[in-house]
Amino acid sequence: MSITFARTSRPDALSGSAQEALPDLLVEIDSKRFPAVGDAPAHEAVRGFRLAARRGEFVAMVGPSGCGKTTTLNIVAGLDRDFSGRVRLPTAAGRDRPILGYVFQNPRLLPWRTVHQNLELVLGPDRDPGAEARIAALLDAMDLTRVRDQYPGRLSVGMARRAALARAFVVQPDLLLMDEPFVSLDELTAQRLRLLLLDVWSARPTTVLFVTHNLREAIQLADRLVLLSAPPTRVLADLPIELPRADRGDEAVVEAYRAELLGRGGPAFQLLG
Ligand SMILES: Nc1ncnc2c1ncn2[C@@H]1O[C@H](COP(=O)(O)OP(=O)(O)OP(=O)(O)O)[C@@H](O)[C@H]1O
Repeated sequence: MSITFARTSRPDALSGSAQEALPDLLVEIDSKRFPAVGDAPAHEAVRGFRLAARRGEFVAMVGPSGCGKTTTLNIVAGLDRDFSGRVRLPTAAGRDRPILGYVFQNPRLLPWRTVHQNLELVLGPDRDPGAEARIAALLDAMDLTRVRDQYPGRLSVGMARRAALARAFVVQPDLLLMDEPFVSLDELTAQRLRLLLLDVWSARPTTVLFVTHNLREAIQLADRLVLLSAPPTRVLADLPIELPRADRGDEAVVEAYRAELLGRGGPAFQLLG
């Protein structure tokens, strides 16, 4: 198996036409195989996957359970380098390496640190002069100021997820990876978190790869919808969400758009239905 991991850390360092021709995020996974372990045979989780996104674009990846969404995000994050293909990450001008944010299903806050300290920690020792103000603004936006000195064990599930969102944004990521961050929440809490996410993202548009099973959620949040196949996963359809953002708070409009998508037919949409 050939394994390559190539990324251009400074797209703006590329010259002339090469720079213009390349999208800001490029993911090409020729193949990702998991080796045999014990009685479990080796299997290919991803094959021929290609995704490109421009800077600041919000892309939702929707696919059936077990199709390889998390595997793909882990490859993009650099957590899994055992694949053949390449990943090129967006990087802000002036940075010598891309900064990534990763929001998991589980908030993964450090239990022995307060909410405020959890945010501070990801900034590391060389935090920029604006960091403290950014933490305060994010805690405020997420309605967490009054619990900033609480430990995660004292937070509600919704608060913990809001803290995880704030932590992802505090590093000002070039790319934000989100793996079903609002799954298994009650719909009211999930909806509140989606609106908070959109508020923070519109204030500083970051390229987002958002994995979800929920087509309504994808329609509400994303600029583009990428539908994935059953394993080995590949892109079945890649389409813009042509619904004005101002209308997406209206459940009936989102539902009508979802029904229209499902009505288009073809294997990608049957999979969703
Ligand atoms: N470490 C591993 N070793 C072997 N197989 C794995 C490993 N991790 C994932 N897989 C397999 O790879 C396939 C894709 O898994 P992955 O977790 O990426 O899917 P997913 O689309 O994120 O699933 P879900 O929607 O249920 O969270 C599955 O068949 C899974 O069993």
